[in-house]
Amino acid sequence: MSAPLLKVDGLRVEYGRTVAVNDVSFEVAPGEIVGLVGESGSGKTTIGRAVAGFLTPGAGSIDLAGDRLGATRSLAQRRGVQMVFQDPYLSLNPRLSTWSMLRELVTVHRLAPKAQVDDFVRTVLGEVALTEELARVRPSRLSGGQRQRAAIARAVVLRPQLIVADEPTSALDVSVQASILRLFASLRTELGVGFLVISHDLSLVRFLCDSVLVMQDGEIVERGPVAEVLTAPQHPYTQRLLKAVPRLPSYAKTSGNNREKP
Ligand SMILES: Nc1ncnc2c1ncn2[C@@H]1O[C@H](COP(=O)(O)OP(=O)(O)OP(=O)(O)O)[C@@H](O)[C@H]1O
Repeated sequence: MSAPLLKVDGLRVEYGRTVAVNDVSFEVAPGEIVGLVGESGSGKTTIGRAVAGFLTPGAGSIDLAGDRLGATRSLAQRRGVQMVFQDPYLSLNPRLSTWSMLRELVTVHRLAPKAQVDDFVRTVLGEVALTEELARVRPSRLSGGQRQRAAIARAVVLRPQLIVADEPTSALDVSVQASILRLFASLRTELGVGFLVISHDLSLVRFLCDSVLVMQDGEIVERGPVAEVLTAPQHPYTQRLLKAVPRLPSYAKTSGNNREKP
C-alpha cells in the first residue's frame, strides 16, 4: 500500500464552547477522491478548513505526504493544499481577468521562467478547459460554470497535491455540475491530485468519489468504499441519510459514469 497523501489524526476543533469536530482521523491516498458527507452542521466544512490551513485545530495532526502541517505553514506547504469553494468569487479577484490572475500567481510563486509564463498559463487553461478568450475577461462576465473553472484554475496553477472542494457544484445547474465533476476526475487522472470533496449530495459522491466518510455531530460514524457505504450502509445515520435523498442518479443520467482511475 502506498503512503497516504493526507493523514489526519485525532483532529479536534472547537469554536468557543462548541465542539465542531471531535477526534477525527482519516487518510487520502495519492490520486484518491474522498467524499465527506453528513447533514448541515456535522463538521464537514470545519474539517476542510483545518486541512487547508484556514483554522488551527485544538488537537490532532495533519500530514501531507509525510510532512507535518502546523499552525504556520511555509509557502510550499500552503501551495500543497488548495481549496475550491461553492462560491468561486471567494477565491477570485473581481478586478482581475483569469489570465492576469494566473500570470500573477505563476510569477509570484516562480512556477516558470519569465519567458515561459504565458505558456504555463495556457497549459493550466487547457487543463481546466477554459479558452484563452474567456480567460481574458473579468469573472463577472463569465457564466457560473466558467467562473468555477477559473477558480479551479487558480487552485491547479499552484500544482497542489490535494484539493479540498467544499460543495463545489451546489450553486450550478445540473448539466454544468456534471462537467465540473468530469473536470475533477480528469485532474485526478492527468495531474494525480488527491481530492477531499465536501458535499451533502450523495449522487455526486456516488458518481465522483472512491471512498466516503460519513459525519454526524463532529465525528465520523461510517467510512469505506463508495460502492459499499452507499449500497449497504451499516450505520443507522447513513441509512437515514440515504433514505432522505430521492433516488436521482442525476449525473449518470446527463453524462454517463465516466469515472477514471489514475
Ligand atoms: N465560525 C464559527 N463560529 C462558531 N461556530 C461555528 C463556526 N463555524 C461552524 N460552527 C459550528 O460548528 C459546527 C460544524 O459546522 P460546519 O460548518 O463545519 O458543518 P457542516 O457540516 O460543514 O455544515 P454545512 O453543511 O451547513 O456547511 C456547527 O455546530 C456550527 O454551528
